[in-house]
Amino acid sequence: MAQYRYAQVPEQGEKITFSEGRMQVPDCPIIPFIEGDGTGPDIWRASVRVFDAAVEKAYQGKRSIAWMEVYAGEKSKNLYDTWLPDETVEAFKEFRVGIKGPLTTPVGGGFRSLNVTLRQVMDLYACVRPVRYYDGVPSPVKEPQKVDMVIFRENTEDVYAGLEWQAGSEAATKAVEFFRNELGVKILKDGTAIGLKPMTESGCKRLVRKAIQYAIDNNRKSVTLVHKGNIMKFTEGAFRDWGYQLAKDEFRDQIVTEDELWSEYNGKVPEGKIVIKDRIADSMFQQALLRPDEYEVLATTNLNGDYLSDALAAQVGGLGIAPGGNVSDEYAVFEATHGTAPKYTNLDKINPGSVILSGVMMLEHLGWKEAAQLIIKGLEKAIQDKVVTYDLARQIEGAQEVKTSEFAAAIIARM
Ligand SMILES: NC(=O)C1=CN([C@@H]2O[C@H](COP(=O)(O)OP(=O)(O)OC[C@H]3O[C@@H](n4cnc5c(N)ncnc54)[C@H](OP(=O)(O)O)[C@@H]3O)[C@@H](O)[C@H]2O)C=CC1
Ligand SMILES: O=C(O)CCC(=O)C(=O)O
Ligand SMILES: [Mg+2]
Repeated sequence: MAQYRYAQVPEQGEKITFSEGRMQVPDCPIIPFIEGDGTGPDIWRASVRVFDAAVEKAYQGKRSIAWMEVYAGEKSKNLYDTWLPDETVEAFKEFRVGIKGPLTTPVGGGFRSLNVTLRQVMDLYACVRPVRYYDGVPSPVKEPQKVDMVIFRENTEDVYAGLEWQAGSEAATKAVEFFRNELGVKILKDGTAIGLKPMTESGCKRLVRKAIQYAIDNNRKSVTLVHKGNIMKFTEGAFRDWGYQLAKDEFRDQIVTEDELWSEYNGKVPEGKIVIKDRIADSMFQQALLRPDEYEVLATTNLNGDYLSDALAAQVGGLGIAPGGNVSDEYAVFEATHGTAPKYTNLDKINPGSVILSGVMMLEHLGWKEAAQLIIKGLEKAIQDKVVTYDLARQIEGAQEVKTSEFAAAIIARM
């Protein structure tokens, strides 16, 4: 076991191991967690109670989770004088499955996103964000029950690579000169800020592979490649082309492309085949609003997936119930779609639903389906009883608005 400076490995509990491509989960796995900044502590306190109660109820003491706090963000800065210590990454790798609260990223300067950095250094290449409707949740659209999509967002490349140079800096000035002199790009003005959008064939293909495999494993009917390839031809356009190529090369018997559907099958999907289609990103946003039931799995580039995640979450009730997971073939760190919602810090007010549902995804990942089901049951019932946090209460007539901690208690009481 690695040596940790501030993180404490629980005495009870064992490591999740990995052999022959399969995860072996002990009855008391050690699971590292980051509490998060802003509303993170309020949310974590509520969420962990729900997870423990569900596991206890489902397995009557035969299974439990040994939680191990690891640090990032403000708490880590105070302890280690660094925002993301190596030992936090080490712990997520050593114990393989973890969960985290949101972390603050300054705008326009300061340190790089810790959330993005964690995904990159652990090579958690797929950000998986399921978006579905829970009965009784208020929604701005007429038929929110038609929304049932899973976003697979490429998580390590694109403009999130953090390759940017400030306008007027020596590096940006050199880059401008290079583009002008070596590549004949005449339109760049003096003082242009420069950002790079790196995307690779292997990076795009592994994301699309995961999305298609998910569709096959979960009986989903289509995978849509979302891109802005008409404008960014060799990055976003290549994402689309590599996606189709991978689908045909590796899943030929299981898929049909939308073009083939019309040219060979008169628009009728052959039995058991998954349709691979693509949509330009701006069009995808309107399709998601107007024809959501025609889309099931979305494979997206990094920035498009970030935008789509919040927009789709809004259609089914908002960021309070928008879960996610960052996954690779070996590791997984679950986290909500939302951020630190700083104005609600320490008010015990925010909706913990997204982290709770991210925990549901984690339990499912561990194979602990019974505990996951109990949490969903408790959450659905609390919402149907109109016992909800402020975000949902302000849209439900006759709702009983409860605090973060009380919402957790309401879920537990209804499991
Ligand atoms: N993975 C991560 O850790 C992420 C971190 N961030 C970081 O978080 C910080 C704040 O970002 P910001 O743009 O304000 O986005 P946030 O997602 O933190 O919050 C925006 C708004 O969304 C609503 N909201 C968010 N979370 C919840 C919740 N749990 N329950 C109910 N409503 C919620 C609130 O709306 P209302 O005002 O209507 O109540 C809130 O004001 C930034 O530093 C950003 O970089 C952002 C996204 C992801
Ligand atoms: O890292 C951040 O601060 C924001 C990231 C984000 O919005 C996301 O991953 O959805
Ligand atoms: Mg986001």
